[in-house]
Amino acid sequence: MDSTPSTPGKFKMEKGSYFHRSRWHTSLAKLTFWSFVFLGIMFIFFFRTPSIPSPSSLPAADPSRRSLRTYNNGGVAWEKRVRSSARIRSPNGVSVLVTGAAGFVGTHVSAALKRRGDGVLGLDNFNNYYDPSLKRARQALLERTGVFIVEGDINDVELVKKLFKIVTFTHVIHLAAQAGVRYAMENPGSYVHSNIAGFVNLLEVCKSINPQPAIVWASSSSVYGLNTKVPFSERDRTDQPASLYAATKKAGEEIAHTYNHIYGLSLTGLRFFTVYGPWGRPDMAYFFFTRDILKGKSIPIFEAANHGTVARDFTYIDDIVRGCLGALDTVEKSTGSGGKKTGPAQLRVFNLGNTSPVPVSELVNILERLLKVKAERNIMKLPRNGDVQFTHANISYAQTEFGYKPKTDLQSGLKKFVQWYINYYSDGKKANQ
Ligand SMILES: O=C(O)[C@H]1O[C@H](OP(=O)(O)OP(=O)(O)OC[C@H]2O[C@@H](n3ccc(=O)[nH]c3=O)[C@H](O)[C@@H]2O)[C@H](O)[C@@H](O)[C@@H]1O
Repeated sequence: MDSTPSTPGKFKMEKGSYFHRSRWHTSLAKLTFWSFVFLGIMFIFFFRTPSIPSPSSLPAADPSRRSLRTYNNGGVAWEKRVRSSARIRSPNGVSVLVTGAAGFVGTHVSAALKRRGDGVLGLDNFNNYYDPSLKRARQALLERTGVFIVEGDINDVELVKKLFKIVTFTHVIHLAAQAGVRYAMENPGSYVHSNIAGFVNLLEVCKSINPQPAIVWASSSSVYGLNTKVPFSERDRTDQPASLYAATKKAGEEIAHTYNHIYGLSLTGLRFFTVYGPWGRPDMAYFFFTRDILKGKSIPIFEAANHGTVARDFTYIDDIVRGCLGALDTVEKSTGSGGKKTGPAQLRVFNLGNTSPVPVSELVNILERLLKVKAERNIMKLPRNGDVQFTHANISYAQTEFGYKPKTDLQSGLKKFVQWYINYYSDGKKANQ
């Protein structure tokens, strides 16, 4: 297993000094020392012995605190765990591999699939782009529902092949990606590694599997780039990305076209519009604004030239999950066999937004009301590092195809986020990002 995160992280762990060093001069101290050594060996032995805990047998305590059992990728117990997680439990269920399952959207989608009886197996490299303890807490949450996340990278072709050997996945929901618009200037390589190379590697495996799975994957509203026609429709131009992140997502859409054309893979891309909510990503504005407002730190609020409004079509996570499931439920089968196309296959791209853009300044107003704290606003010129001035989704295509209809306005969605945030971080966890 490749245990090295594919994304050189920006998250720095704070090192706490939990142990106080002392010298021992008495035999009592020696006895205590050797007792600890013995207990330590027993502890290691216990955690290296694989077994399959049933979700109901796990304590209902705070999931992030429970030590998670890790498995080497391989071995009888690991394979059993993989199979059990991917087992379909409802008559019309499907079997889904979810990449990026410890991510924000991945966690919610995996839980929703599992709830309705689908077989779900997660795959995630747990990189440290943002606080990995949040990813571990999401993993623990999924474990309680019976979803196992294999720890590995989509670039590890042998591992992905192995998963397909163990389970006949009917579908893949591919959400593993290097996210974030502005970070692309700091670490461009990580975007190429995950969003381009990783996607190609995954498709390479999918195209040669028999039967081929259908794939639903995360594109981004950022592909509209400098497009000024609003609301953004899937037919609008997407050839002017404003960030490398957007360019890699656009490249993903073109790569999807190629694999659909040559190999008959059924591919559905979802252009997510600034998704927010509980268990969200700490690198996103609504998340770190909340943290910094509570800390009394000033927050940078971008505005365009001539005091122009910067706005986003913020979309609540539950609406996005419904969109993902709708897309999944309307996919057609891939048509390839033995790596060869036998007929034309489905190729789709949908906007999943809220159709109601809100200025960033209004986002801050809402947070102030919910947190009952005045924000210290630092109004800044929109930096030239990839941000676009506004986004606004036309969702009529998704509405027609699978009845997509967002239900959550920003005020109600942020209320749920703030409740989660306060609850999650009141527990002694540090909101460092
Ligand atoms: O929908 C999308 O396509 C994208 O949405 C977000 O990207 P973004 O909309 O830029 O989300 P944030 O980084 O949370 O920014 C939200 C708004 O706050 C503004 N902002 C951000 C940061 C900051 O310090 N100040 C500030 O005013 C941004 O300009 C933007 O208008 C995600 O980070 C991307 O991964 C995703 O693909």
